[in-house]
Amino acid sequence: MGTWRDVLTPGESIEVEVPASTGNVGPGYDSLGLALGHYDTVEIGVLESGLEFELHGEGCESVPRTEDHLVVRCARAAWAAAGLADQPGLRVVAHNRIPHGRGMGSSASCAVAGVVAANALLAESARLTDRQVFQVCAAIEGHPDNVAPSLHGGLTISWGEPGEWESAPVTVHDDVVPVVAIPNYEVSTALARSLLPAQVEHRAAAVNAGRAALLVEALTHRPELLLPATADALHQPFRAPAMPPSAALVSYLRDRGHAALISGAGPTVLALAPSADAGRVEAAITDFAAHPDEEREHVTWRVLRLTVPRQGARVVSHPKQ
Ligand SMILES: Nc1ncnc2c1ncn2[C@@H]1O[C@H](COP(=O)(O)OP(=O)(O)O)[C@@H](O)[C@H]1O
Ligand SMILES: N[C@@H](CCOP(=O)(O)O)C(=O)O
Repeated sequence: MGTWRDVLTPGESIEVEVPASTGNVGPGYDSLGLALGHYDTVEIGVLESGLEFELHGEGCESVPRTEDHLVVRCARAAWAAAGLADQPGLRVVAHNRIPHGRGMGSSASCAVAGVVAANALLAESARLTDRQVFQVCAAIEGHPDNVAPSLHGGLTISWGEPGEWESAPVTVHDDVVPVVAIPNYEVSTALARSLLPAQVEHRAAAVNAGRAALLVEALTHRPELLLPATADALHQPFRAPAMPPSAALVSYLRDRGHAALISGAGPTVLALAPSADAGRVEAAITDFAAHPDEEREHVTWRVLRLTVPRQGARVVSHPKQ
């Protein structure tokens, strides 16, 4: 390949919209993922040199405005995978709605935004395939369960290993409503992953294998099975000490018959409800929040009733000069 000017045009920009996601979905650690109808939009423009940022919304005060910005790193990773040794400058305009460090896949959505937009800016002959896009995004994230639904929408079942990830998208039953309770504290995914033991008991593995299989049936055909199908013994119990208020809310909701779980690596709590029950889930969260114990007297919850979008990342504006 020659220089970046052969495949990119200074002044061109493109905007993408990417849904949030919930990883694991209870028993499907690092495998199952569900798209959530809550979106970031990111526009990337090609500059002759340098970096420009216009950042709005969640995290915009704390993310770096340097080459370390996740969108910049991901765009560069996509262009490197496409064979560009030298690279242009970048302008990033982001409207972030997905909260950071809460288990709603903000880093995966950001990776998908950067890779999809950077790829769409390339001349057609240089573009990565969909499979390559997935590999680049999953390599940045380290696990595939969030990037797969952010790319494809719906429920995704992912497997494989670094560089060879696979993912099967599955259509979710229309009557599954995700209700999230987002607390006002963060837990980084890196910290939550460090809490997991190297080995687990055979019984825990057996519980999760059975429930993960059941969960696919519950999410696609029989939502009435969501409560038993979302049980988990592989990650939530080990991470609970990092998020006691969230663990308490999961138990509170499950004791009342709602299919609640820790979203991704937490600390957001996700309940998957039939539409007729969504109001009861919201009322139960309000009731829980109204009676805090000492441990959670400073914790507040933002409650959102979302959808499971069938579409993942999409280009919302085409290259413009
Ligand atoms: N839109 C974004 N722009 C820049 N950086 C982001 C964005 N979204 C996420 N990040 C980075 O990812 C981190 C959160 O990732 P992580 O700990 O995996 O939590 P989450 O569960 O939200 O994905 C943020 O602290 C930030 O460094
Ligand atoms: N499988 C991952 C999911 C992390 O999701 P996030 O939204 O918290 O980044 C894990 O459980 O570590």
